[in-house]
Amino acid sequence: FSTLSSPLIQLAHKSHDKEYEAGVNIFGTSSGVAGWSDGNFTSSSVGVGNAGPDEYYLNGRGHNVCSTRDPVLSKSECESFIMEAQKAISTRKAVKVEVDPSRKDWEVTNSDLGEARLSGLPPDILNHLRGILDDKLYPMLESRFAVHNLTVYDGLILGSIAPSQSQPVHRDASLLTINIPLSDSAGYTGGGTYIEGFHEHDNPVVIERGHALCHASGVMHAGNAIQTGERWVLVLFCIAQDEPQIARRCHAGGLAAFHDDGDVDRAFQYFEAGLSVAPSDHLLHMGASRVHLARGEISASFKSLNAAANLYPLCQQANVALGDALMAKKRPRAALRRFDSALEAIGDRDLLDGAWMPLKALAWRTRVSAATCTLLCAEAEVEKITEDRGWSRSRLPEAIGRLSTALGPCPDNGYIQSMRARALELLRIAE
Ligand SMILES: O=C(O)CCC(=O)C(=O)O
Ligand SMILES: [Fe+2]
Repeated sequence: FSTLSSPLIQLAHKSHDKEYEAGVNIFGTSSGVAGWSDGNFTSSSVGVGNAGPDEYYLNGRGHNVCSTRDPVLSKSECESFIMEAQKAISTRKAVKVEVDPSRKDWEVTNSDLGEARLSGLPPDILNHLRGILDDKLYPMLESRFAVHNLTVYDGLILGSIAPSQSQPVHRDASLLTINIPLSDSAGYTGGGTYIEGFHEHDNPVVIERGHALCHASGVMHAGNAIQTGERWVLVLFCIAQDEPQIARRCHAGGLAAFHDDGDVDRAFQYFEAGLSVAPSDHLLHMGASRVHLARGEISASFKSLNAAANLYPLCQQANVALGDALMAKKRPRAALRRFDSALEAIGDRDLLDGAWMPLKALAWRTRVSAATCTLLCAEAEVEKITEDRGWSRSRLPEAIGRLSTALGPCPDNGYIQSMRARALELLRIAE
């Protein structure tokens, strides 16, 4: 490691050791008990290579997202966790304690009932949870991911009341995550957990009360909004003694330096340190691209975005950002290639019933941006009196189609309508 990055890596090791020790004190540690087999789970994959920088540690299984066929918590256990969380939240509100600062990047909405950190719950509840971890949950993770010496470093009980907003797509600050809905699914509509990469349905995974969903914390995911009712969920963040998660910690350090301290250079050191151990982590490349952009290093920023786009094809944000940057540099043809490839990867999945809202939003604006590029190129072609207008003839119909699709959810949008009218006119001229 470079001399620049090694102190940050040492820092990450220290945080890991501290967290592991604290976790073991409260939540115990896994002891290699058996008891689970494949038949106890249904599982799906986000695709090898899409489960974050610690996937390599999970023995070729990190890409799997598993849910139990039977409950791991009884109805009354679920109810008592909700009650304890409500008590903790109301006490905290009474004494005006700040919301957990490590979660400040979450969009906390007015509709949120709040969240209770497990480590703050009364000892008898923690003891009960520790028993459940020993009997069921640690063995479950060991059996699914073939890892050992696990502990919960902390967890949350989250409550939301309709109408709530979806969380941003994120990774958790841990190695493995267990997610257990505490509310009966009949008590809300919407909800569930969106898992990026479940292309076959793209809808959030909704499991029954008391069942457990477990996944590598590096899988990109988000709690989904509810439209009616109330939803409580228990989330357990687990780490392993001998996996310090340097890349994940460096990424968090970089974001904190960038956003909280405005210290661009320190942020870059963190991202570089992370990349020195996880060169193919798309989020670290995204982080580096933001630093480059902030420093005005445009071509370095392009390079990082390009790396991110290639390394993580499940999300088209990097591709779209590249397109935007190329448009800003007045290179509409190059930008169009980016938007084309993003739209090809999205493949109209955003138009399916119940599609994830952020995907709909990204696809919508990508279609409009792509059409804008096509129009710019076609206008340029029209101005050149002598030139053949083959490009316009071949590309304008697609742009018109994209604008028509974009008009779907907002048929009265005058801006899109006028673009579409101009595209039709340019096509007539080209023919
Ligand atoms: O609400 C859910 O199902 C997911 C919650 C989650 O991902 C989190 O709180 O980190
Ligand atoms: Fe999460």
